Amino acid sequence: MQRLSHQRCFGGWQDVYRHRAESLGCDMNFAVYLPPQAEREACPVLYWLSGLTCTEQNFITKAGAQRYAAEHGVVIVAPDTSPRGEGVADDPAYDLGMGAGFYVDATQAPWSAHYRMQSYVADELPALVERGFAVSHRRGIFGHSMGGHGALITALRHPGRYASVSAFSPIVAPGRVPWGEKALTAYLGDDRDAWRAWDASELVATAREKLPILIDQGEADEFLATQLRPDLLETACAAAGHPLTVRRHAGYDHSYYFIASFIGEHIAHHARALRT
Ligand SMILES: N[C@@H](CCC(=O)N[C@@H](CS)C(=O)NCC(=O)O)C(=O)O
Repeated sequence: MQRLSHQRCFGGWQDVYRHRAESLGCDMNFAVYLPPQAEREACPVLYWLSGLTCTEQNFITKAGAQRYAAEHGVVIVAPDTSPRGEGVADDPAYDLGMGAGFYVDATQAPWSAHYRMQSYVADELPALVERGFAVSHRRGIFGHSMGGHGALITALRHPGRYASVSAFSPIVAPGRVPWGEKALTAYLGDDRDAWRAWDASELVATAREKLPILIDQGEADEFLATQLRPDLLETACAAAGHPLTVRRHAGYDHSYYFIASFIGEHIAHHARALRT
């Protein structure tokens, strides 16, 4: 593991590391914010999953999360959104291939050679972080848009692994919206039954653990009616008796300006679960 950058921030450190990711078969960057408390105690870790076109940089430069992570004593780890590099399959569109891993383990060629983002974010990265840093084994997960979908499915697929989950403007039903249909067809194939294990609106029906879900959604989000459809998760959660809070905010769009406006409340939500 090689440290690429190391910067003082709110009394802690904003670092970026590069390492060989075995599950992806390529080198990967991830960001880690270490709050001041991490120098004297094993802090819990909150995993942030970013959206389409992002790298590990978008969240750490735009969300303003470090101030709240320092206040609550939580580490935040933010990985890149897909495998990258020479020999990794790609597509010219922004919503497939590099920058668009959708946090699934692909089964279809050419994607299956490297696109195993679910194994990376749920297994390899937490194991690496918990070996490499003096952190606790308490974990939370959150994300934005494609990364909101990633956070929801990762928590739902791994009961007991996360103490808290939340999302900003998530894709909640990838099997029923254009971004998701395109990605799941490419990565998992045409059989829609195989998609259900990667769709939060399907997973809540059989979830063994009813981890409460917090979602914030801007009402002026350009992708709300076509790609995000929080109503589909509300219907599924109501049918399953799964606890869900969706807060809709007038005037906010899909951007990091929206995330920055509510990131403090999300970190407080996670800290309540992680530090008890
Ligand atoms: N059409 C847009 C779609 C991509 C997009 O809106 N990405 C969101 C996540 S779904 C994002 O976080 N972009 C990076 C940023 O705002 O820093 C684009 O290509 O820029």
